[in-house]
Amino acid sequence: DPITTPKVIPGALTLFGHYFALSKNPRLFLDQAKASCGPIFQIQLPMLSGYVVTGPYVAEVLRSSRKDFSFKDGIETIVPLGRATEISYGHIYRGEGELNPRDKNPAFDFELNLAPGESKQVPVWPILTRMISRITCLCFAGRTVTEVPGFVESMASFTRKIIIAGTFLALLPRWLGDRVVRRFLSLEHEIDLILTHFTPRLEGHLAQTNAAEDEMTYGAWLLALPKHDGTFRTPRESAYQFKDVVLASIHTTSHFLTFALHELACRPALVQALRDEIGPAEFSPLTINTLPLLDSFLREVLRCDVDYLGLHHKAMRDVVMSNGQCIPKGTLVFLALDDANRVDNDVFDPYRFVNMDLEQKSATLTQDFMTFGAGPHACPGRHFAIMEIKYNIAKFVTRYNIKSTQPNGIRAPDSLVMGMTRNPPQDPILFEGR
Ligand code: HEM
Repeated sequence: DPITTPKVIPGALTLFGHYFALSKNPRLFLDQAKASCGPIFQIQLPMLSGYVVTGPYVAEVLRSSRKDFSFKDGIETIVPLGRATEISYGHIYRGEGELNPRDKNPAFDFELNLAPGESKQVPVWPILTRMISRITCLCFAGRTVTEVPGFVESMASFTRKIIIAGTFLALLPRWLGDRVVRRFLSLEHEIDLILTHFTPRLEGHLAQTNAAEDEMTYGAWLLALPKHDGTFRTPRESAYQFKDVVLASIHTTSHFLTFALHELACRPALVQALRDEIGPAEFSPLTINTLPLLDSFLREVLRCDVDYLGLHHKAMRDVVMSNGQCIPKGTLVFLALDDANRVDNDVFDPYRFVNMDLEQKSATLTQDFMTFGAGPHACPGRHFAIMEIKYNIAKFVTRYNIKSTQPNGIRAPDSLVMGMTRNPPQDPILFEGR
């Protein structure tokens, strides 16, 4: 039906579709598409096509039931991560498919130990991923497991590896993709590490044999949580679930922490204002959580530095949107997050939310803040992620002077993938010990 069917953006090239126009200037391209086709339209990309949903319709997809739109199936369609895990570990494992950061010094001394006046240029994302991985491992798997040699590093690279494996699966024919992943890109080593070291801790927890060093971890909590049929997970099943926490939390959190540092590196006055707000006293994740400028700055990072097209969902049945347009069953739905988060006067303003009357600004979900999703499946880890990011920002600004390495100290450019995904800049940042 020409009225209910969203239009295809004109100008698609054979094989490449809209790829070049989107990659050149994603925001302009999507604005023009919106102006000519309305708020929901069809896009064509190399080997991918789907429906782009913009503005308030992003919230509508995020708030909908999984029976209408599935995030899991969307991700699986674009980058088959579940299949990558299955190929890596399916032959070994057949199972069912308030957080307290314990470490007061998350890896700064391992990763960036600079004396006052000493400086170093650092490509930050890899370091931050290891720092965040360390916090995640400590909080969710406990100290003993975290201290297993190579554990933190393996969890830090888990998401990058699974995305590479998933990309090969998406691009290659199934018979070849499965072989390539099994032979060269398997995550067997990482999952083995989890099961080998976390399972005995949980067995000890159940038997209460190691009470002296026993910690309440995510795995221990899962042991006590009944499944939908009333039975309980074994220690091995509980340990296996840790890989999902690794996937959901380390990459996302370090991604936005990296963006935050790049936003700070080009704003020395803001760094000083944050130092003034934090003050000279010793701080903890809890004490810095309520600082208004830090909170406002982080919400602005989370609002602005999002994907142009992301959070890919799959339509599980024909869905009629509130404007009467229909998204057909089985299609891929790209959410225009940058568009949904856009406000009037859309420049990066770290002070934007300082006087805003929201309970906790960076974690409160509103119609123009879709970074953590919306509705029943909104991110349950966001309070934890926000505390982690704020604590690390506070550590960085109080321990180092932070400078952009770009000419004139400007903000380094984002690293854009296919015009859709906005990754943090790859350029290094200059840190100087204070
Ligand atoms: C800045 C960091 C983070 C961002 C931007 C983020 C973003 C998101 C988004 C957008 C969703 C919703 C997807 C949907 O609509 O289905 C989501 C779901 C989820 N997130 Fe996060 N997340 C972050 C950190 C974390 C952390 C630290 C954890 C765990 C410790 C976590 C655990 C989860 C889980 C388990 C879900 C699935 C919820 C469900 O399906 O009901 N996330 N996240």
